[in-house]
Amino acid sequence: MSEYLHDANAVQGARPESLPAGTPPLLSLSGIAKYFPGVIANKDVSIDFYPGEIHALLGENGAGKSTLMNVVTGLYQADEGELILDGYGVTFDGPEAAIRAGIGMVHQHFKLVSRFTVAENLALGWSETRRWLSAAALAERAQAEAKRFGLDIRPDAPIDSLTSGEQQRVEILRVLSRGARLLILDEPTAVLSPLEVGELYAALRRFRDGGGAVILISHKLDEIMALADKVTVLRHGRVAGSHRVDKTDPATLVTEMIGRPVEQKTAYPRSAPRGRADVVLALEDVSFRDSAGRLRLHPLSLDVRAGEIFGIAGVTGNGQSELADILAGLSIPLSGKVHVAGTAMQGRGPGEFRKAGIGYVPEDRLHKALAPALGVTENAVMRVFRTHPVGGRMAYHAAAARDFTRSLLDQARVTVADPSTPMRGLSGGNQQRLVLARERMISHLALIASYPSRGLDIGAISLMREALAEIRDEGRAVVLVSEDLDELMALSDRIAVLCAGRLMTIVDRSGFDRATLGALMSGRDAGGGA
Ligand SMILES: Nc1ncnc2c1ncn2[C@@H]1O[C@H](COP(=O)(O)OP(=O)(O)OP(=O)(O)O)[C@@H](O)[C@H]1O
Repeated sequence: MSEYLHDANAVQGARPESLPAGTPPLLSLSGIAKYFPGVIANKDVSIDFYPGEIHALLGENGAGKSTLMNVVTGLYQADEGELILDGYGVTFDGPEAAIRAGIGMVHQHFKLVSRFTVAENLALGWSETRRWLSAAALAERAQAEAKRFGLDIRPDAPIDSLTSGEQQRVEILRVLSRGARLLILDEPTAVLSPLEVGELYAALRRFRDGGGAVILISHKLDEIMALADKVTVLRHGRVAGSHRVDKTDPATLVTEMIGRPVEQKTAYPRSAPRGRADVVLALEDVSFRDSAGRLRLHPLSLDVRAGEIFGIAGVTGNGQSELADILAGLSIPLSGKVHVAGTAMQGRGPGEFRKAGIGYVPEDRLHKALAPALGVTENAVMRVFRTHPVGGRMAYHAAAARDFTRSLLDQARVTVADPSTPMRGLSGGNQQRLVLARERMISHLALIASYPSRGLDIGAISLMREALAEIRDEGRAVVLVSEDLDELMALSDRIAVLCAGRLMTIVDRSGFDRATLGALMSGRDAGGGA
């Protein structure tokens, strides 16, 4: 165990070196506790957040990071402890009170109105916006705010025409222009292209250097090491350690977070030679248009074979999710044919795809794979409730459903005190773990997994990757959609690259090359041409 663990209390409460002596914390949490029925989400949490500092929060799925931020942003009231802002004890009776006090949060799911323009969305946050302001005046004000914070935006563009990175910039700008001094970001780089990641880092550093405080929730150790000044690790709801980033290292943080080191594999060799390679999924000239009439997929053909991991690479929002929805029967193509194990699937819905043995972990798990208001049990059995032993013969067997749920929770390594708890009471990462375990169970032919690492802690990512390799070794297929080239190259047998809804190429493992794949993802060929 590292010396830094013993050092934790010494760093806790220490001032960052760049601040003038005597600078008080902007926000101090003192002995915060938050309980849910049967769950200690936070206990004895004391952390100081200073101006001019990026402070990362790290912890396993369910460690209590989101709950703590919900307390800080006034969504929950702490059951014990105190929030001290600028030296004074405060209570926030709701998120508006926290915003008025200068605390703003950028969520993973942006809270923007998709049909409104950027300027209109920004204006929604300005309390003094007058009703009669013209579009031109709103755009002018938006541009002025963008300039003030050094964030590049297009005031007249509707939100739904923007990339995830552009939407995030609008969200950050909205929070900053409402006067935030403490900016909280929840896994902000999960949906960004490498270029956008660089721009976000620059914006956050600028905000910090101007005296702002940032809390960064992230599972990515590289990101924390590159961007943060301090890091606090939460474990089972409590502070396990707090460090200056330049005085710690990733291995120490992982051990502190999980209680043991986690091996980061860069390759997943087959346990046995590849057997028969029947085509399990085939697309023939498939295209797709969204509800707003935009062509999201240009006609493309591909096949996925048994015993392979077929990677799909691309910057988020280039047609991958649409393609995955089609492969799982959730969306109907505009043109072309879909075959599952040689059977044409025209006119068949997701239930038929499931019966054929296709499991699906969609990008938006909470809304496409789960019923958030229903219990954990209902969600666990959702895909098997008509099959023995849970269902069948027009009956639902509650005891069998409970047993099934228990075994699924064990496999997913999720602890739930009461399985009748609504699904939305599970942490984001634990929801993801449950969907993965459930879909794996029904994937007799193939599992389609969209961004399966998103939201998972480092230990869960390693288990998830092992699980995908096992599915492949058992002779089933995996379609792995990811923007992480390291993940794709470590696991895939072939990689297809999508850019602007076009299939750029399909490369075999022997031809994997980071630079070439990266160039194709951004619409250039290997030689740099457009
Ligand atoms: N509304 C709620 N009702 C019941 N339990 C809850 C609720 N919100 C959170 N919890 C529980 O509190 C614990 C902490 O969850 P939290 O979402 O804060 O974890 P997290 O660290 O943000 O995890 P992740 O990395 O998966 O997002 C978990 O056991 C979770 O199930």
